[in-house]
Amino acid sequence: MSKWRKAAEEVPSVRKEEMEKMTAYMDTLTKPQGSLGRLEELAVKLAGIQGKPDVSRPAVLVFAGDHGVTAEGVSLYGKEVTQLMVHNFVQGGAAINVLAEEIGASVTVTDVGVAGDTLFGSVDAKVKQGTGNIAREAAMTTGEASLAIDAGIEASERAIAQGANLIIPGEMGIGNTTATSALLAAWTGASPEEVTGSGTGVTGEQLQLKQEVIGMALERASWESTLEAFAEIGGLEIAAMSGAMIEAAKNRTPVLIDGFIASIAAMGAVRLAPFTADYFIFGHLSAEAGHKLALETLKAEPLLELKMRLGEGTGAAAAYPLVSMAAAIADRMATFADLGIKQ
Ligand SMILES: Cc1cc2ncn([C@H]3O[C@H](COP(=O)(O)O)[C@@H](O)[C@H]3O)c2cc1C
Ligand SMILES: O=C(O)c1cccnc1
Repeated sequence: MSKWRKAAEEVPSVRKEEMEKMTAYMDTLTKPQGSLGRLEELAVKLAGIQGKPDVSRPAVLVFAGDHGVTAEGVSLYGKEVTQLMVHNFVQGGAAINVLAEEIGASVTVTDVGVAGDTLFGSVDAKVKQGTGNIAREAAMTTGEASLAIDAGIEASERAIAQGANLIIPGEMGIGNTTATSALLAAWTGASPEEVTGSGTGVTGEQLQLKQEVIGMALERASWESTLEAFAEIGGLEIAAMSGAMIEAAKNRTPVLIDGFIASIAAMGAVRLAPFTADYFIFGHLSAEAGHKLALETLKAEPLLELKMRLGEGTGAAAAYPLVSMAAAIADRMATFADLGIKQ
Protein backbone atom coordinates (compact mmCIF):
# COMPACT_ATOMS: atom_id res chain seq x y z
CA MET A 1 0.00 0.00 0.00
CA SER A 2 1.21 3.50 -0.73
CA LYS A 3 2.43 5.37 2.32
CA TRP A 4 -0.13 8.12 1.99
CA ARG A 5 -3.15 5.81 2.17
CA LYS A 6 -1.97 4.48 5.49
CA ALA A 7 -1.08 7.96 6.78
CA ALA A 8 -4.49 9.27 5.69
CA GLU A 9 -6.18 6.61 7.80
CA GLU A 10 -4.04 7.49 10.80
CA VAL A 11 -4.74 11.22 11.01
CA PRO A 12 -6.20 11.71 14.48
CA SER A 13 -8.97 14.16 15.27
CA VAL A 14 -7.78 17.21 17.21
CA ARG A 15 -8.33 17.22 20.98
CA LYS A 16 -11.51 19.14 21.76
CA GLU A 17 -10.85 18.95 25.52
CA GLU A 18 -7.46 20.67 25.09
CA MET A 19 -9.18 23.41 23.08
CA GLU A 20 -11.75 23.91 25.83
CA LYS A 21 -8.99 24.04 28.43
CA MET A 22 -7.04 26.63 26.42
CA THR A 23 -10.19 28.70 25.84
CA ALA A 24 -10.76 28.81 29.59
CA TYR A 25 -7.06 29.50 30.25
CA MET A 26 -7.09 32.47 27.85
CA ASP A 27 -9.76 34.03 30.08
CA THR A 28 -7.48 33.78 33.13
CA LEU A 29 -4.69 35.81 31.49
CA THR A 30 -4.12 39.46 32.38
CA LYS A 31 -6.18 41.07 29.62
CA PRO A 32 -9.85 41.69 28.95
CA GLN A 33 -11.52 38.50 27.76
CA GLY A 34 -11.06 37.88 24.07
CA SER A 35 -8.97 41.03 23.61
CA LEU A 36 -6.15 39.25 21.79
CA GLY A 37 -8.69 38.23 19.17
CA ARG A 38 -7.37 35.87 16.55
CA LEU A 39 -4.15 35.28 18.48
CA GLU A 40 -6.34 33.65 21.13
CA GLU A 41 -8.12 31.61 18.47
CA LEU A 42 -4.74 30.46 17.20
CA ALA A 43 -3.63 29.44 20.70
CA VAL A 44 -6.81 27.39 21.06
CA LYS A 45 -6.29 25.80 17.67
CA LEU A 46 -2.67 24.92 18.49
CA ALA A 47 -3.80 23.42 21.80
CA GLY A 48 -6.21 21.13 19.96
CA ILE A 49 -3.42 20.03 17.66
CA GLN A 50 -0.45 19.85 20.03
CA GLY A 51 -1.67 20.01 23.60
CA LYS A 52 0.93 22.53 24.69
CA PRO A 53 1.47 24.99 21.81
CA ASP A 54 5.07 24.97 20.57
CA VAL A 55 5.99 26.11 17.06
CA SER A 56 9.59 26.98 17.84
CA ARG A 57 11.08 24.83 15.08
CA PRO A 58 9.34 25.65 11.78
CA ALA A 59 10.37 23.79 8.63
CA VAL A 60 9.73 24.97 5.09
CA LEU A 61 9.40 22.09 2.64
CA VAL A 62 9.62 23.30 -0.96
CA PHE A 63 8.48 20.85 -3.64
CA ALA A 64 9.54 21.42 -7.24
CA GLY A 65 8.14 20.01 -10.45
CA ASP A 66 7.67 20.94 -14.09
CA HIS A 67 4.49 21.24 -16.13
CA GLY A 68 4.11 20.09 -19.73
CA VAL A 69 1.31 22.61 -20.18
CA THR A 70 3.93 25.38 -20.41
CA ALA A 71 4.16 24.32 -24.10
CA GLU A 72 0.82 26.12 -24.59
CA GLY A 73 2.29 29.48 -23.52
CA VAL A 74 0.43 29.82 -20.20
CA SER A 75 3.26 31.41 -18.19
CA LEU A 76 5.37 34.52 -18.65
CA TYR A 77 8.42 32.39 -17.92
CA GLY A 78 9.94 29.31 -19.50
CA LYS A 79 10.05 25.87 -17.96
CA GLU A 80 13.84 26.13 -17.45
CA VAL A 81 13.20 28.66 -14.66
CA THR A 82 11.97 25.85 -12.38
CA GLN A 83 15.42 24.22 -12.35
CA LEU A 84 17.13 27.62 -12.06
CA MET A 85 15.04 28.35 -9.00
CA VAL A 86 15.87 24.97 -7.45
CA HIS A 87 19.50 26.00 -7.86
CA ASN A 88 18.63 29.32 -6.21
CA PHE A 89 16.87 27.58 -3.26
CA VAL A 90 19.87 25.34 -2.71
CA GLN A 91 22.18 28.38 -2.82
CA GLY A 92 19.95 30.24 -0.36
CA GLY A 93 19.11 33.18 -2.62
CA ALA A 94 15.36 32.85 -3.19
CA ALA A 95 12.69 34.87 -1.40
CA ILE A 96 11.73 31.88 0.73
CA ASN A 97 15.34 31.38 1.85
CA VAL A 98 15.48 34.95 3.07
CA LEU A 99 12.09 34.87 4.80
CA ALA A 100 12.83 31.46 6.33
CA GLU A 101 16.05 32.80 7.75
CA GLU A 102 14.16 35.72 9.28
CA ILE A 103 11.75 33.39 11.08
CA GLY A 104 14.37 30.77 11.99
CA ALA A 105 12.94 28.07 9.72
CA SER A 106 14.87 25.36 7.94
CA VAL A 107 14.38 25.00 4.17
CA THR A 108 14.43 21.66 2.35
CA VAL A 109 13.92 21.39 -1.40
CA THR A 110 12.48 18.19 -2.83
CA ASP A 111 12.65 17.52 -6.56
CA VAL A 112 9.46 15.62 -7.35
CA GLY A 113 9.56 16.16 -11.08
CA VAL A 114 11.83 18.88 -12.41
CA ALA A 115 12.85 18.34 -16.04
CA GLY A 116 16.59 17.68 -15.95
CA ASP A 117 18.97 16.27 -13.39
CA THR A 118 18.26 16.42 -9.69
CA LEU A 119 20.52 19.13 -8.29
CA PHE A 120 22.98 18.51 -5.50
CA GLY A 121 21.52 19.86 -2.27
CA SER A 122 17.94 18.96 -3.16
CA VAL A 123 16.19 15.72 -2.20
CA ASP A 124 15.84 13.33 -5.13
CA ALA A 125 12.24 12.15 -5.21
CA LYS A 126 11.84 12.65 -8.96
CA VAL A 127 8.79 10.77 -10.19
CA LYS A 128 9.17 11.87 -13.81
CA GLN A 129 10.64 14.63 -15.94
CA GLY A 130 7.68 16.97 -15.53
CA THR A 131 4.00 16.33 -16.19
CA GLY A 132 2.28 15.77 -19.53
CA ASN A 133 0.62 18.72 -21.26
CA ILE A 134 -2.79 18.60 -19.56
CA ALA A 135 -4.53 20.39 -22.43
CA ARG A 136 -3.88 17.26 -24.51
CA GLU A 137 -2.95 14.35 -22.22
CA ALA A 138 -2.95 13.24 -18.59
CA ALA A 139 -0.40 14.90 -16.33
CA MET A 140 0.72 11.49 -15.05
CA THR A 141 -0.56 8.03 -14.17
CA THR A 142 -2.34 7.37 -10.88
CA GLY A 143 0.72 5.34 -9.83
CA GLU A 144 2.91 8.39 -10.41
CA ALA A 145 0.46 10.61 -8.51
CA SER A 146 0.69 8.18 -5.60
CA LEU A 147 4.49 8.36 -5.67
CA ALA A 148 4.35 12.16 -5.70
CA ILE A 149 2.05 12.22 -2.65
CA ASP A 150 4.37 9.75 -0.93
CA ALA A 151 7.33 12.05 -1.63
CA GLY A 152 5.50 14.68 0.41
CA ILE A 153 4.75 12.19 3.16
CA GLU A 154 8.44 11.32 3.39
CA ALA A 155 9.57 14.95 3.41
CA SER A 156 7.31 15.74 6.39
CA GLU A 157 8.26 12.51 8.11
CA ARG A 158 11.96 13.43 7.90
CA ALA A 159 11.42 17.04 8.99
CA ILE A 160 9.34 15.96 12.00
CA ALA A 161 11.87 13.27 12.93
CA GLN A 162 14.48 16.04 12.95
CA GLY A 163 12.37 18.06 15.39
CA ALA A 164 10.15 20.28 13.25
CA ASN A 165 6.97 21.29 15.09
CA LEU A 166 5.33 23.37 12.35
CA ILE A 167 5.36 22.60 8.64
CA ILE A 168 5.22 25.17 5.83
CA PRO A 169 4.74 23.46 2.46
CA GLY A 170 5.96 25.55 -0.48
CA GLU A 171 6.31 24.96 -4.21
CA MET A 172 8.14 25.87 -7.37
CA GLY A 173 6.94 24.89 -10.83
CA ILE A 174 6.58 27.16 -13.82
CA GLY A 175 3.04 26.63 -15.14
CA ASN A 176 1.64 25.44 -11.83
CA THR A 177 -1.03 28.12 -11.50
CA THR A 178 -2.62 26.59 -14.62
CA ALA A 179 -2.79 23.14 -13.02
CA THR A 180 -3.94 24.67 -9.74
CA SER A 181 -6.75 26.63 -11.39
CA ALA A 182 -7.86 23.51 -13.27
CA LEU A 183 -7.94 21.50 -10.02
CA LEU A 184 -9.96 24.24 -8.34
CA ALA A 185 -12.47 24.21 -11.20
CA ALA A 186 -12.56 20.40 -11.09
CA TRP A 187 -13.26 20.32 -7.38
CA THR A 188 -15.73 23.22 -7.15
CA GLY A 189 -17.46 23.22 -10.51
CA ALA A 190 -16.38 26.83 -11.06
CA SER A 191 -15.71 28.04 -14.62
CA PRO A 192 -12.21 28.61 -16.04
CA GLU A 193 -12.92 32.37 -15.96
CA GLU A 194 -13.63 32.26 -12.23
CA VAL A 195 -10.49 30.35 -11.28
CA THR A 196 -7.85 31.74 -13.63
CA GLY A 197 -5.41 34.42 -12.54
CA SER A 198 -2.27 35.97 -13.90
CA GLY A 199 0.27 33.68 -12.18
CA THR A 200 3.69 35.10 -12.94
CA GLY A 201 1.95 38.05 -14.61
CA VAL A 202 0.12 37.02 -17.79
CA THR A 203 -2.47 39.53 -19.01
CA GLY A 204 -4.74 40.29 -21.96
CA GLU A 205 -4.75 37.71 -24.76
CA GLN A 206 -2.33 35.45 -22.93
CA LEU A 207 -4.65 35.34 -19.93
CA GLN A 208 -7.52 34.45 -22.26
CA LEU A 209 -5.39 31.70 -23.77
CA LYS A 210 -4.65 30.40 -20.27
CA GLN A 211 -8.40 30.22 -19.57
CA GLU A 212 -8.93 28.33 -22.83
CA VAL A 213 -6.15 25.88 -21.97
CA ILE A 214 -7.73 25.24 -18.57
CA GLY A 215 -11.07 24.71 -20.34
CA MET A 216 -9.41 22.19 -22.69
CA ALA A 217 -7.91 20.29 -19.76
CA LEU A 218 -11.28 20.10 -18.02
CA GLU A 219 -13.01 18.89 -21.19
CA ARG A 220 -10.38 16.28 -21.87
CA ALA A 221 -10.01 14.91 -18.39
CA SER A 222 -12.35 12.66 -16.51
CA TRP A 223 -11.83 11.50 -12.97
CA GLU A 224 -13.70 10.05 -10.07
CA SER A 225 -11.26 9.90 -7.18
CA THR A 226 -9.01 12.67 -5.93
CA LEU A 227 -6.01 10.59 -6.97
CA GLU A 228 -7.39 10.44 -10.51
CA ALA A 229 -7.87 14.22 -10.53
CA PHE A 230 -4.22 14.67 -9.52
CA ALA A 231 -3.18 12.23 -12.24
CA GLU A 232 -5.24 13.94 -14.94
CA ILE A 233 -4.42 17.52 -14.01
CA GLY A 234 -1.28 17.50 -11.89
CA GLY A 235 1.05 18.59 -10.73
CA LEU A 236 3.70 16.52 -9.09
CA GLU A 237 4.66 19.22 -6.58
CA ILE A 238 1.02 19.96 -5.73
CA ALA A 239 0.34 16.30 -4.96
CA ALA A 240 3.53 16.19 -2.87
CA MET A 241 2.37 19.20 -0.85
CA SER A 242 -0.88 17.35 -0.07
CA GLY A 243 1.19 14.41 1.16
CA ALA A 244 3.33 16.65 3.37
CA MET A 245 0.15 18.06 4.91
CA ILE A 246 -1.33 14.62 5.63
CA GLU A 247 1.85 13.38 7.30
CA ALA A 248 2.10 16.53 9.43
CA ALA A 249 -1.50 16.05 10.59
CA LYS A 250 -0.80 12.40 11.31
CA ASN A 251 1.93 13.58 13.68
CA ARG A 252 -0.22 16.26 15.34
CA THR A 253 1.89 18.97 13.74
CA PRO A 254 0.32 22.25 12.58
CA VAL A 255 0.58 23.18 8.91
CA LEU A 256 0.87 26.81 7.90
CA ILE A 257 -0.69 27.14 4.47
CA ASP A 258 0.75 29.53 1.90
CA GLY A 259 -1.16 30.96 -1.07
CA PHE A 260 -3.21 29.76 -4.01
CA ILE A 261 -1.24 26.63 -4.84
CA ALA A 262 -0.80 25.49 -1.25
CA SER A 263 -4.52 26.03 -0.64
CA ILE A 264 -5.48 23.74 -3.51
CA ALA A 265 -3.00 21.19 -2.17
CA ALA A 266 -4.78 21.60 1.18
CA MET A 267 -8.08 20.92 -0.59
CA GLY A 268 -6.56 17.77 -2.05
CA ALA A 269 -5.29 16.69 1.38
CA VAL A 270 -8.74 17.18 2.93
CA ARG A 271 -10.31 15.15 0.12
CA LEU A 272 -7.84 12.34 0.79
CA ALA A 273 -7.92 12.60 4.59
CA PRO A 274 -10.77 14.77 5.96
CA PHE A 275 -9.34 15.18 9.48
CA THR A 276 -6.32 17.11 8.12
CA ALA A 277 -8.52 20.21 7.80
CA ASP A 278 -8.24 20.92 11.54
CA TYR A 279 -4.43 21.09 11.35
CA PHE A 280 -4.33 23.96 8.87
CA ILE A 281 -3.65 27.60 9.62
CA PHE A 282 -4.09 29.77 6.54
CA GLY A 283 -1.28 32.30 6.32
CA HIS A 284 -2.47 34.82 3.78
CA LEU A 285 -4.81 35.78 0.98
CA SER A 286 -2.77 35.69 -2.22
CA ALA A 287 -3.36 38.30 -4.90
CA GLU A 288 -3.86 35.42 -7.36
CA ALA A 289 -7.47 35.37 -8.60
CA GLY A 290 -9.04 32.13 -7.50
CA HIS A 291 -7.48 32.08 -4.06
CA LYS A 292 -10.52 33.77 -2.54
CA LEU A 293 -12.80 31.09 -3.95
CA ALA A 294 -10.42 28.40 -2.71
CA LEU A 295 -10.42 29.84 0.81
CA GLU A 296 -14.21 30.23 0.82
CA THR A 297 -14.57 26.61 -0.25
CA LEU A 298 -12.24 25.57 2.57
CA LYS A 299 -14.09 27.89 5.01
CA ALA A 300 -10.69 29.36 5.78
CA GLU A 301 -9.90 32.81 7.13
CA PRO A 302 -6.37 33.86 6.21
CA LEU A 303 -4.24 35.78 8.70
CA LEU A 304 -2.73 38.33 6.32
CA GLU A 305 -3.47 40.14 3.10
CA LEU A 306 -0.24 41.59 1.78
CA LYS A 307 -0.81 41.55 -2.00
CA MET A 308 1.76 38.76 -2.20
CA ARG A 309 1.53 36.30 -5.12
CA LEU A 310 4.74 34.36 -5.20
CA GLY A 311 4.28 30.95 -3.63
CA GLU A 312 7.39 29.05 -2.44
CA GLY A 313 5.86 29.23 1.06
CA THR A 314 6.54 32.98 1.36
CA GLY A 315 3.07 34.10 2.46
CA ALA A 316 3.02 31.44 5.15
CA ALA A 317 6.48 32.47 6.33
CA ALA A 318 5.24 36.07 6.60
CA ALA A 319 2.35 34.88 8.80
CA TYR A 320 4.53 32.65 11.01
CA PRO A 321 5.37 35.34 13.61
CA LEU A 322 1.65 35.58 14.44
CA VAL A 323 1.45 31.85 15.08
CA SER A 324 4.60 32.02 17.17
CA MET A 325 3.12 34.92 19.17
CA ALA A 326 -0.02 32.90 19.85
CA ALA A 327 2.08 30.06 21.27
CA ALA A 328 4.10 32.55 23.35
CA ILE A 329 0.96 34.08 24.86
CA ALA A 330 -0.23 30.65 25.95
CA ASP A 331 3.21 29.99 27.45
CA ARG A 332 4.34 33.19 29.08
CA MET A 333 1.55 35.59 30.00
CA ALA A 334 0.74 36.15 33.66
CA THR A 335 -2.67 35.17 34.96
CA PHE A 336 -4.85 37.35 37.19
CA ALA A 337 -4.13 34.83 39.96
CA ASP A 338 -0.37 35.46 39.52
CA LEU A 339 -1.10 39.10 40.34
CA GLY A 340 -3.22 38.14 43.30
CA ILE A 341 -6.38 39.42 41.65
CA LYS A 342 -9.60 37.44 42.05
CA GLN A 343 -11.59 37.09 38.83
C1 LIG B 1 11.67 33.62 -10.87
C2 LIG B 1 10.42 32.99 -10.30
C3 LIG B 1 10.39 32.55 -8.98
C4 LIG B 1 9.23 32.00 -8.47
N1 LIG B 1 8.94 31.50 -7.26
C5 LIG B 1 7.70 31.10 -7.25
N2 LIG B 1 7.12 31.29 -8.44
C6 LIG B 1 5.72 31.00 -8.70
O1 LIG B 1 5.39 31.19 -10.07
C7 LIG B 1 5.10 29.98 -10.73
C8 LIG B 1 3.67 29.89 -11.12
O2 LIG B 1 3.29 30.86 -12.05
P1 LIG B 1 2.94 30.47 -13.56
O3 LIG B 1 1.84 29.48 -13.50
O4 LIG B 1 2.53 31.76 -14.20
O5 LIG B 1 4.19 29.92 -14.17
C9 LIG B 1 5.41 28.87 -9.72
O6 LIG B 1 6.69 28.39 -9.91
C10 LIG B 1 5.26 29.58 -8.41
O7 LIG B 1 5.90 28.94 -7.37
C11 LIG B 1 8.07 31.85 -9.24
C12 LIG B 1 8.09 32.27 -10.57
C13 LIG B 1 9.26 32.83 -11.11
C14 LIG B 1 9.29 33.28 -12.53
O1 LIG C 1 -0.45 32.35 -4.32
C1 LIG C 1 0.35 31.56 -4.84
O2 LIG C 1 0.64 30.48 -4.31
C2 LIG C 1 0.99 31.91 -6.16
C3 LIG C 1 0.49 32.90 -6.96
C4 LIG C 1 1.09 33.18 -8.17
C5 LIG C 1 2.18 32.47 -8.57
N1 LIG C 1 2.65 31.49 -7.81
C6 LIG C 1 2.07 31.20 -6.62
